[in-house]
Amino acid sequence: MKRHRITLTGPVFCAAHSGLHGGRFEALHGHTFTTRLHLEGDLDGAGMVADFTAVKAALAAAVQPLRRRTLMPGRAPAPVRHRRIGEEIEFSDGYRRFVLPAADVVVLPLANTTTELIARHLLDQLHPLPTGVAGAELVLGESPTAQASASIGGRRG
Ligand SMILES: Nc1nc2c(c(=O)[nH]1)N=C([C@H](O)[C@H](O)COP(=O)(O)OP(=O)(O)OP(=O)(O)O)CN2
Repeated sequence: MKRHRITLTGPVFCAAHSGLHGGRFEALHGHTFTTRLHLEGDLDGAGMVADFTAVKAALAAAVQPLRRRTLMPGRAPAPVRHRRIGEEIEFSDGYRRFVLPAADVVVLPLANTTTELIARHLLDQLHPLPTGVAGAELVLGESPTAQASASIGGRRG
């Protein structure tokens, strides 16, 4: 089988978050995230694994809601909780409490806002993958020295 791989460099975006470490929120801080997507599969009739233009557009659309927002976990285990209070949203781990403008926050369907889980969330937004794509890996960088990836199918399964 002749398999090919394409790599797209996606948007760079700024977002804040507070990851949970040992069940407690770390200090609120920001990152300039970078995105890269690898797709592998067989070639279509036009000689492409997938159309660069279409894939870049899908990745940009997945990133767009996260831009310049504070990313918080919506599925963190207790005692972490969050609740909407009018125009604000409160997050608490039982020790530390954040009250933020609700419009500035994206509550992700994740247990934590690690780079790994945010990468998984972004990859999930790309489904369904283009026909013929057998594997995908989304690499999310949170700094020049730290990146994580989420993948599906292909050699990295
Ligand atoms: N596997 C992961 N480990 C850590 C994550 C993560 O998302 N996945 N996140 C953090 C912290 O949230 C923090 O954002 C990064 O920590 P770290 O790279 O150690 O700290 P700095 O950004 O200050 O980087 P320096 O290179 O030390 O300056 C921790 N771990």
